[in-house]
Amino acid sequence: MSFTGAVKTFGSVRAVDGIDLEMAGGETVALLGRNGAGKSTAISLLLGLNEPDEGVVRLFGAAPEEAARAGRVGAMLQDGRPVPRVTVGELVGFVARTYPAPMPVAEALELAGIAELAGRRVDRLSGGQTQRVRFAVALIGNPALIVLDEPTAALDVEARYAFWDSMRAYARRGHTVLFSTHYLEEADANADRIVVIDRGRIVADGSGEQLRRSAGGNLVVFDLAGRSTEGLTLLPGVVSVEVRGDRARLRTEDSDATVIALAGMGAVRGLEVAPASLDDAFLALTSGSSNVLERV
Ligand SMILES: Nc1ncnc2c1ncn2[C@@H]1O[C@H](COP(=O)(O)OP(=O)(O)OP(=O)(O)O)[C@@H](O)[C@H]1O
Repeated sequence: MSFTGAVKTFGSVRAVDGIDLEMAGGETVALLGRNGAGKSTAISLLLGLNEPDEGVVRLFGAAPEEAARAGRVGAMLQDGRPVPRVTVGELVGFVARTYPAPMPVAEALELAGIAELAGRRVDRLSGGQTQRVRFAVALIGNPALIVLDEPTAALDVEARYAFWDSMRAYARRGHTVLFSTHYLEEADANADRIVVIDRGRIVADGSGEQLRRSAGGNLVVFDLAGRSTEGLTLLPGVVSVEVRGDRARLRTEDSDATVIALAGMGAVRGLEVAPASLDDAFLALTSGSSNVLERV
């Protein structure tokens, strides 16, 4: 699938602001971004639910609607209310009949981890069970690509782990998976590749390890003790400076040189050196270090 110069605006908001992205078959890709970054809009373009204002989006070399009609893509979107009164088995079976080459219902339920719920009514399930039913619906058509928009939103920790186990089992069959998330840990743990989107643009694309590296190797933290932050960005190795409370956090590509320079200034109170985390990478890549990240 590919996005080439894709733009989608809503009034004055450029929800997707010039995205170029290619995904290869068999990859598991996380689309990572904060609230309002443009993830759902990018997904809606990929599924043909929205048309780009500019640029081109292709799925399996065709227009997205065509690929969707041919049953090559399955999706689990954020909304969608369960149909009342039917059972899980009936619902998944019904959806199966709309696809040219579906997998057996029992297999989809097994993969989604809800085999024992086949006879239960879909409107009487817990939030976590409902999410898994939606996952079964997304994969019943045996699509080459599955697109999951924040699939673990509103799930508790245990349900999250169980969900990702199911997703990875599906990916191991050679299918391509694209999922969106706010959660760094989820992206790192479950995707081969993380595409970070911010204000409708791709600001990073790589493995978790590559993102960590792009954030600068290390973090040097020390007590400001009333000292001004002026000039800290000019210290050797320093890539960025962030202040949290009375602590300055310097991302640096050469922590030895940074520490020596700080020592020369007498700024050594509470000094710590640590590897930059994925959180640091994400903060560095997206627009504001003042934003609080949601954590798993
Ligand atoms: N139908 C719409 N009409 C108007 N503005 C929209 C519409 N859909 C999205 N937007 C705006 O486009 C921007 C991107 O929204 P989008 O839903 O794609 O972000 P997101 O990354 O999926 O966010 P979240 O993590 O909160 O779901 C936001 O500023 C949003 O308010």
